[in-house]
Amino acid sequence: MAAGGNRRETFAAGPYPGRVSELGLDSAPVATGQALTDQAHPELDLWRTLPAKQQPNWPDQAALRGAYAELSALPPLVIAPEVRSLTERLADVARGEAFLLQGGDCAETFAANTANNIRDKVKTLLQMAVVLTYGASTPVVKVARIAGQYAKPRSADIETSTGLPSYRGDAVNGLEATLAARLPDPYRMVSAYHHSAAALNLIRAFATGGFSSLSQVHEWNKAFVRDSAAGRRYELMATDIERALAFMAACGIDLDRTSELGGVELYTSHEGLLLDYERALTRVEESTGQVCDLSAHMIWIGERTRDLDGAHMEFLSRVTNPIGCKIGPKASPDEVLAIAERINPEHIPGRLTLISRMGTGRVRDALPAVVEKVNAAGHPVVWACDPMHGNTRDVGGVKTRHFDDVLDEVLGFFEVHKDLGTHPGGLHIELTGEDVTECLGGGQEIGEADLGGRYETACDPRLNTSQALELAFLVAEMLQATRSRRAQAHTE
Ligand SMILES: O=C[C@H](O)[C@H](O)COP(=O)(O)O
Ligand SMILES: C=C(OP(=O)(O)O)C(=O)O
Ligand SMILES: [Mn+2]
Repeated sequence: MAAGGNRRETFAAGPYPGRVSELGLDSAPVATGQALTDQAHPELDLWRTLPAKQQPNWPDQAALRGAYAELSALPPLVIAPEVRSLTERLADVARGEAFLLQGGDCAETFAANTANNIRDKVKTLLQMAVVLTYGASTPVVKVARIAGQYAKPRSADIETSTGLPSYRGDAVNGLEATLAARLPDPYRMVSAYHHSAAALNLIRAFATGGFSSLSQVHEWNKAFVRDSAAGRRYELMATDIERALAFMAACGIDLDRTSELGGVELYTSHEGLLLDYERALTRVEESTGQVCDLSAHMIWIGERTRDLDGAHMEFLSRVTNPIGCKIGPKASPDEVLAIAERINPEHIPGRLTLISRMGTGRVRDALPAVVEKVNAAGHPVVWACDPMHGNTRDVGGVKTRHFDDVLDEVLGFFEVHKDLGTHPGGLHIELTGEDVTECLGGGQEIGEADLGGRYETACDPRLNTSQALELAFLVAEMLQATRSRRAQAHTE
C-alpha cells in the first residue's frame, strides 16, 4: 500500500481540513510532540486519509496537536498481555464454551465517575454474571463499558430542544446547555484519560480484593431476591444457586477466593469513536511487535461508523485487540461478511464480536441471514445481542426503552441461534448500578409518569440495577433451556 503517498493527499473529509503537510504531520519528528504521525508505523495513520464520521469539529487544531502529544506520552491504561487474555476468553465464547456479558453506561461522565458509582456498576455486573454463570453452566466473560466510554456518536449535530451543538461525550464537550460548554475541547480527551485511569485503579482493587468474591456477590443477589418485589420472582433460581454454592463449599472450594489468580477477571471496553484518542494510546509492544490500542481491552465500532471504506474500520483493523462491531437491521449479510473479512482475515477466534442491535421487531427476520452468511464462511465470531439500541423510543420528548422490548429482542436472538444451531454468545447492555427511572417496565413497573423521577443519563436510557438483575435471571432461564436442549440432542 502506498502509505506515504496517501498521507500527502488532501483529506477527503474528517476533522482536519487542508493538507496533511500543512499540519506538520509528515515532517516533524515524533519526539517533539508536534507530529500526529508515527514515522515508524505509517500504516497506523492511514485512517487520516479517509472519511471519518462523527469526529468533533475541533476549533483549535494547535490544541488538538497538544492534547495528542500529551496523550501519546502518557502510560497505557491496560497492557498487551491482558488484551491477549481477553481474546482467549472470547475465543471460548466463539466456541460455545463461555458467555459474554458486556455492560455499563451509554455515556460515562466525569461528574459521575465517583467511587460509589463505579462500585455499584461493577457490583451490578458481577451480580448479573453469577446468575448467568449458573444459567449457562459455563464461565461468563465480564467486560464493562467503563473507564473510557466518554465519546458519543449523535444523530444530529444540533440539538433541537436548545439549538446548541449536540453533546458528544465528556471527552469532547460538556453536557451543560450553554454554547461555551458545547464547544469541543481536545484537552477533554486528556481529562478522559485521567478519569479512566482513576476508575481503572479502583476497578483493579475491587477485582482483587474480597469485594468481588463469589460468596459476597451471592449475598447481594440474595438481598435483591429477598428485599424487592421485582426480585422475589427469582427466588427459585436463587435457591438453586445457593445449593450449588453450598455443594462447592462442601467440596472444599474456597468461595472467597475469586479465581485461581486470586481475583475476578473484569475487562474494560468503550466505543472506539475518537480516532485521535485511540491512536494516541495505541502502542507497539517491544517484545512482540504487536500493535495494541491500550486505552481499553476491547474496543467496538459503532453502527454509525462501521463503513468499510471509512477511517474507523481502517484504524481498528490494524490493532490486535478484540474488536466489537455493532450490526443494525439495515446491515446486509454481504456487508457483515465483508466486515468480518476486514477485521479478522486470519479467522482468529475471539478477535471479532458481532453485536446485533436490530430492535425487537426486526431481530427475527434480519438476523438469520447475517448469521448464516458469516457462519458459512467459517468465521469464528462471538454473536452478542445489544437489545437496547434498536428499541429506543420517544415518550413526550424523553428517550426511553421498555423492558419488555429489551427482553423480547434477547428472546428473538436466542430463537434465531437455536434455529441455526449457533451459539447465542453474549449480551451487551446499557445499565447502571443506581435506582434510576430511565427505562420503562420491569418488576418495579416503571411507568411513563415515573420517568421524571431519576432520569440521570447523559445520553441513552439505562436499565437500573433491578431491571439489569431481572434481565440476568430471565436470560439465565433461556440459557438453561438452551443447555438442556443441547444435552438432549447429545443423548439422541
Ligand atoms: O448511544 C448511542 C448513540 O450515541 C445514541 O443513541 C444517539 O442518540 P441520539 O439519536 O439522541 O443522537
Ligand atoms: C452508540 C451506541 O450504539 P450503536 O452504535 O449501536 O448505535 C452505543 O452502544 O452507545
Ligand atoms: Mn447508547
